Amino acid sequence: MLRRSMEQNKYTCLTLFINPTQFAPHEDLASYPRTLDRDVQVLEGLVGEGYKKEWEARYAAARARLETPSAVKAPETTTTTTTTTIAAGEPLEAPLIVFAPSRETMYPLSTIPDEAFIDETDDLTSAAENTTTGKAVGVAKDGEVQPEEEATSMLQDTSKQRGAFVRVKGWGDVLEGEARPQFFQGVATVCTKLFNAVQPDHAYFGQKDIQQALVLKRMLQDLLSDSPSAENLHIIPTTRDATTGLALSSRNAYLTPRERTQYAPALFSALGKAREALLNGRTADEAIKVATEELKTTKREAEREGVTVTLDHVDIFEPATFRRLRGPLLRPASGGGSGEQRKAVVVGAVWVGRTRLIDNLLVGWEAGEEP
Ligand SMILES: Nc1ncnc2c1ncn2[C@@H]1O[C@H](COP(=O)(O)OP(=O)(O)OP(=O)(O)O)[C@@H](O)[C@H]1O
Ligand SMILES: CC(C)(CO)[C@@H](O)C(=O)[O-]
Ligand code: BAL
Repeated sequence: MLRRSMEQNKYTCLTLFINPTQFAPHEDLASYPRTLDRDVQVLEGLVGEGYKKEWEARYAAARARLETPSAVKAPETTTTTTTTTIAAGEPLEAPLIVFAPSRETMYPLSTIPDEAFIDETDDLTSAAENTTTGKAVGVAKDGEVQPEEEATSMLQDTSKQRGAFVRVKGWGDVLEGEARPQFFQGVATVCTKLFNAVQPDHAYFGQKDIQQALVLKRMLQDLLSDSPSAENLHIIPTTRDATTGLALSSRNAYLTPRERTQYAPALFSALGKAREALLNGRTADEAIKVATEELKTTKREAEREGVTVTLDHVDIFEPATFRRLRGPLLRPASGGGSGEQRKAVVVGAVWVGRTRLIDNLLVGWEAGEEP
């Protein structure tokens, strides 16, 4: 995604933020891999040595000016120093900027303790009164700040979330949205904030999370966004392990070596069989059955080795409408059909040990095309 953006645009902004609101309280937010230092090293490699030296020299010069008393102070910002420097009027022309905002920046209300929202006492000195309920709302008492752990757990608990959230109804509620009911609201919300902060002309998302990319495209269209526009949200094909076909994913780090080589690749292989069945004229229902049977076989093999493999779902849907498909891809010309092949997405999710993996294959279209 980064290479594509850097090839096609003068400036690229990479956002790096682990978003609590898309993880349910029972999910893996706490253990989710956080590799900022390593990520930055990889990014520096992408930017290239020649450029880096120039950047460092210009950065040091700008920094020195900022530190002299007469320098215009940069506005308070939680973005990286690179951005601070730019805000101080020292354009660095960096081809790549990392925007790694804090939780407080992304969710300002999460700094306010829960008790400050509803105050049952009569002490309204530090809180505004809600005229409907008579209860005090929304103002923290004298600088009281929510501890990190509580702030995060409030953000994860949908009944305690406060402030603006974005929901893409229907599209975010099916398929992966059934398995993770708060996921797409968290994703749509955080991406709206990131898009507002960065105002990108183009945005790049991975095909591995296909429903996420399509839900976001829908959101941009419905909200009349032009930074980016829905057409400028680009879906980049899934990168896979060259030997097994396993889709690369941060969560693969949870897999044991045996799970990774022997059982995790079964998802990709099962989806491939479903796609083949569809292309051979079988119905979507039959194709789902083919993939399910394959995964059941893996489940039995894994059980014999003491590994738990649990099928979450396999499904087939139409990318433009999110309708689940049940019949054949080819609508017969006789009998009212158009005779055209429909576009489809074959999706699946499976647990291998403690790791939940997702993957998908496209049929009748490619990631670079409009769905
Ligand atoms: N194998 C992949 N091929 C293409 N894009 C990918 C791949 N894995 C992740 N992406 C994309 O990278 C972006 C960042 O994803 P994220 O940081 O959540 O990592 P991830 O590896 O998808 O994590 P997870 O383990 O949660 O699925 C998303 O747009 C995602 O679709
Ligand atoms: C879209 C996203 C950045 C929202 O946090 C995340 O779900 C991801 O990286 O796939
Ligand atoms: N791939 C986005 C992170 C998540 O699954 O929550």
